[in-house]
Amino acid sequence: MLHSKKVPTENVDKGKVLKAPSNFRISFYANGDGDEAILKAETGGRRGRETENEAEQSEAAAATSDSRTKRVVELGNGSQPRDSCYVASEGLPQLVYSGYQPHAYSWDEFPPLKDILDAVHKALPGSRFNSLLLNRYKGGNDYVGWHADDEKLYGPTPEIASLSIGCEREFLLKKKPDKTPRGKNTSGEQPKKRLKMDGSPDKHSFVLKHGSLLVMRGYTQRDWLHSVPKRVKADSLRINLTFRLVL
Ligand SMILES: O=C(O)CCC(=O)C(=O)O
Ligand SMILES: [Fe+2]
Repeated sequence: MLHSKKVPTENVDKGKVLKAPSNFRISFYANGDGDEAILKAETGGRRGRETENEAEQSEAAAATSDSRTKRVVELGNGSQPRDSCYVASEGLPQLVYSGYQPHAYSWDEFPPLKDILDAVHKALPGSRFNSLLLNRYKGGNDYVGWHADDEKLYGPTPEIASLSIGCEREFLLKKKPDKTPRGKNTSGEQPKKRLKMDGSPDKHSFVLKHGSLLVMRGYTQRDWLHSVPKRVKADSLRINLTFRLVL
């Protein structure tokens, strides 16, 4: 199934919904001018017999006293029209995309992200991921331009699982023009005009709702581009987690 030779559109599987784990809370917010963010990943659920009140008190105490639950993250997002953060297993080749070389944070620094990774592995039997790119879209002006996640370190037919949390956004796919040189990454470019969804098999649109898990497989990255365009009406925060396997 992982190396299916089906046509790419059939490899884009939007049907699976992964329930957002009730005991996780991820806060990901910018400081000041937006070139820095605090990624706070903590278990927010009640532990054992803790009452709600005790849980609130211990959460508040943890938030102020436990530095392990709060990390200041240099986003290094330059001119990227969204904030991002990269988490990867030790010893993997360094990711470079669209001219960025993000710092690789360790899974051990964010235990709830490891738990989400486990849940994604369970939801997709046979899958294996060892890295994660988080994107934060503060509102409808944040976007990701047309690109393919076709970096060599993912191999020719990467499986990418994309979990969406928060504000729903439209996710577009369009077939690469035949002349596009294979391997070219165009991330960061804003689509010039709205993609006309005219029923063509070369264009697809998915609404990624809170808790949805979209999976791209096969030759999707080689043959297709995807984007999350600006949307005026998307007025609240969205966090997207894309799980990938660096070979
Ligand atoms: O936010 C999304 O749904 C897509 C993100 C994406 O394409 C990426 O991180 O490569
Ligand atoms: Fe992507």
